[in-house]
Amino acid sequence: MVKIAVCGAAGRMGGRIIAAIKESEGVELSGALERPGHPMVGQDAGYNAGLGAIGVLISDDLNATVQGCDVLIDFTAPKVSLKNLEVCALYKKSIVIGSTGFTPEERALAAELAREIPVIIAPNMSVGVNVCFKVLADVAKILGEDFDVEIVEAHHRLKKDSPSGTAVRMGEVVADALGRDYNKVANYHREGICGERTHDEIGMQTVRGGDIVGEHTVYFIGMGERIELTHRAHTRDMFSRGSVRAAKWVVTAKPGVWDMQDVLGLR
Ligand SMILES: NC(=O)C1=CN([C@@H]2O[C@H](COP(=O)(O)OP(=O)(O)OC[C@H]3O[C@@H](n4cnc5c(N)ncnc54)[C@H](OP(=O)(O)O)[C@@H]3O)[C@@H](O)[C@H]2O)C=CC1
Ligand SMILES: O=C(O)C1=N[C@H](C(=O)O)C[C@H](O)C1
Repeated sequence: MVKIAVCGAAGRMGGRIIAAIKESEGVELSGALERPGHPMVGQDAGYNAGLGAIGVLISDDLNATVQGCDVLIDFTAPKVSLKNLEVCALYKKSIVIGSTGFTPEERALAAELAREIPVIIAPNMSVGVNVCFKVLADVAKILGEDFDVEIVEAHHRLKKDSPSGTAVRMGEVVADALGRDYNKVANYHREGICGERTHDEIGMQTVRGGDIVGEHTVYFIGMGERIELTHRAHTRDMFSRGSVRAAKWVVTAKPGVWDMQDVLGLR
C-alpha cells in the first residue's frame, strides 16, 4: 500500500486528489496539509472531497506529514512546492508536484533538490494533454518554418499564474522542435503599433473567466490554411487521477526530475 499525503488539501485540486486516492487501489491517504492559519486546519480532509468524514484531519505540520507518507502530492504554488521538495529530500520521500508558474531559476533549484529523491514535476497530469505534447513536436517539425505558431489558453477567473504551465510547456515543445529558444521567442504581449509579427515568435495569449477548467489551442498558421490542435478539460478529475498514477510510479523511480511523459511511457 503506497501512503500518499496531499498538500493543498483544501484547494480545488486538493479535494479532487483526495477523492481520487479514495477510489484507487494500492494507495491510502496518510495525511493532508494546509498552510498554518488556514480555516480548514483541524477539519476532516474528506469534506473538501465531497466524501464526508474519512478520518484524516487537515494538518499544518509539514515535517510530521512528510515523515508519515511515502509520497507527497503537492498542488499549491511554486514557493510552497520548493519548500515541500526540500522537506521531502530531508526525509528521503518522493514528491509529485503539479503546481505551475515556476521561474527558470526555481526550476533549476528544484532539479538541484531532486538529486537524491525521485520527483515528478508536470504542468498537466492529463493523458490527453501529454499526448498533445508528444504530437506537437512532430507537427511542428513536419510543418517547419512556413507556419506561424500561436498558443491560446483559457482558465477560470481564480487562476493565479499566466500563461498556464501547460501553455508554456507547449511553447517549449514547439520551440525545441523548431530549434528555437522559447525564452527568446515567446511573445506575451501585443498592443498598439507593435509592428509586424516576427518570423520566429510564438504568441502566447491568455483568457481568464468564470469556471473554465482549462483549454489550450496551438495554432499553426500558414498561407491559405491552418491547423488548430485543441485540448479541453471537462473536469479536474483526470488531473487528479493522473497525479495518483504518478505517485504510484514515482515511489519506485530513481532519483531525479521526471514528468508525465515518463509515467505514461510517452518519451
Ligand atoms: N499539473 C496539473 O495537472 C494541474 C496543475 N494545477 C496547478 O495546481 C496549483 C493549485 O491549483 P488549485 O488547486 O486550482 O489552487 P487552489 O488555490 O484552489 O489550491 C491551492 C491550495 O494550496 C494551499 N496552500 C497555500 N500555501 C500552502 C502551504 N504553505 N502549505 C499547504 N497548503 C498551502 C492554498 O491555501 P490558500 O487558499 O489559503 O492560499 C489552497 O488551499 C496551481 O499552480 C495550478 O496551476 C491545477 C490543475 C491541474
Ligand atoms: O490552474 C489550473 O486550473 C490549471 N493549471 C494547469 C496549468 O497551469 O497548465 C493545468 C490545467 O490547465 C489547470
